Amino acid sequence: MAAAKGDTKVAVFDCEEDVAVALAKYIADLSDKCAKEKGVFSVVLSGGSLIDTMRKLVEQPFVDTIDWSKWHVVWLDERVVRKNDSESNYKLAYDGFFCKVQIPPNNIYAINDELPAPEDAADDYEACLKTLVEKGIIELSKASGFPKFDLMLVGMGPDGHVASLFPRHPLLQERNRWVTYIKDSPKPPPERITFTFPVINSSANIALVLTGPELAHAVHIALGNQQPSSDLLPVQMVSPEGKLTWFLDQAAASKIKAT
Ligand SMILES: O=C(O)[C@H](O)[C@@H](O)[C@H](O)[C@H](O)COP(=O)(O)O
Repeated sequence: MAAAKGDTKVAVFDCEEDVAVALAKYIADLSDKCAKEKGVFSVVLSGGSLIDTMRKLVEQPFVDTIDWSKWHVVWLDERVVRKNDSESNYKLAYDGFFCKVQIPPNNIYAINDELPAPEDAADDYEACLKTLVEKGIIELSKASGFPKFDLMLVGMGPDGHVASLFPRHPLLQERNRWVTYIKDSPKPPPERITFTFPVINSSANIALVLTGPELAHAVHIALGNQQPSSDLLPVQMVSPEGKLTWFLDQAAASKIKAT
């Protein structure tokens, strides 16, 4: 099932395996387009189950046909831990993805894990993004003035959080920073850095990759013709300048199908 609304597409697949296949093709096509048109493909990764759902990219035909040299990778959010810590989103992506493809190590921008204070780590990562803008690797949105990434790959928690932006948290209202920090994340570990909504919503493309029955309730709230509430879930605040594609399996979509 695929439904379209404006620049939003909702694609529902029979199972998580089919989501993984479709996601690989979608990422490979965007990578080709950006590599040919601009010579750069800027990609933002989440942590969590997303990395596993990207697993088809490290298989044929993609692993040998994607021009990995054009990829530049940053994190939508990161836990403030050492890179070799089992909680690190960098480690998750390294073990499941980077160690199997040929992205130049210098094009992978991890947080500085020598900065133990989340506020310092957030400042440092924002400075890193500014350097990438100065080098012409990331463009700024003409509309918002915030960085405009080619592709953001976004997961969601059962509570509807995206990045490290949690329901009813004051960070949902941040309008100035590119990268901010949280010390009271309800999902452990508590200390994290995260992109803000102005950056998320300046993206050229966002893929919301949501699989599993535990996400069905939040998906239903976001897509199920509910009356808009003043207390929007973070996932409902995802509204990019460019294109938004929802990749759902039947389990995640089970409650919207009934409406
Ligand atoms: O803390 C994390 O794991 C990530 O930083 C976060 O951005 C992730 O995308 C969501 O929490 C969904 O995670 P799951 O896909 O594991 O539910």
